[in-house]
Amino acid sequence: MHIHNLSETPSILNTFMSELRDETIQKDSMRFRRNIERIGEIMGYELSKSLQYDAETIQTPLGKSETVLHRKDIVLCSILRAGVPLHDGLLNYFDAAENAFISAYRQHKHDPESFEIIVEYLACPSLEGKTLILADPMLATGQSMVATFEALKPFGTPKAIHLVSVIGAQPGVDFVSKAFDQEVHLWIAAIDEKLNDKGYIIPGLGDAGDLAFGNKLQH
Ligand SMILES: O=P(O)(O)OC[C@H]1O[C@H](OP(=O)(O)OP(=O)(O)O)[C@H](O)[C@@H]1O
Ligand SMILES: O=c1cc[nH]c(=O)[nH]1
Ligand SMILES: [Mg+2]
Repeated sequence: MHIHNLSETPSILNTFMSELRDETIQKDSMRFRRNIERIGEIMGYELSKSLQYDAETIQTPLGKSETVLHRKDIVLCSILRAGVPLHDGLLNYFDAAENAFISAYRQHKHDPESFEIIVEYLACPSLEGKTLILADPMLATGQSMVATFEALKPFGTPKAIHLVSVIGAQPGVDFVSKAFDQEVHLWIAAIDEKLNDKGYIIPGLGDAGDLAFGNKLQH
């Protein structure tokens, strides 16, 4: 897997990341969602450099302009809930993309430290020959990303796959690297050191879904 860790080059992304992580600023849920959306926009721009382009001629009022435009073959799939603002940011740039949504949540069994990933809702167009962008801001154990990809398999074989995440934990990135083929790209804004015993990224930012959309009751 090609890992593009955008924090390796200091940029304006650091500002958005620090606001997501800051325990005071992150309490403003509108700013939290907007910062994830802004990171989605940056990720969209960065990953656009590895898409396929075709030569096009644009007729201006005064002449012809030769350019290259990316193929409009993108399916943008996000994992609910926390994936929604990241999806919005990517869709701001890939505005002609087809869209897929999938639910994946952690169901805790008998104790808070063990859980399985439950995939229930899935709405997806054909993925055959498409460029699949699979987005989820948090890549903790990596189980949601892998379970989601398994659930998408009946929808066809994409010709290219880009995983987009905001913060990953090194063990989760390693898990995902093993599960996906070598040519798959992972675009990520930070890779943190570890997970705690509840599967949260350390230092991470806390619970992205709750920060974006509010607390939920366990079921
Ligand atoms: O890599 P993993 O260990 O699978 O964890 C990451 C998942 O956890 C979060 O979702 P969560 O289950 O909290 O659901 P939510 O978005 O509804 O809050 C996050 O958005 C990922 O989907
Ligand atoms: O740290 C984590 C891990 C999973 N999901 C989150 O929202 N945060
Ligand atoms: Mg989730």
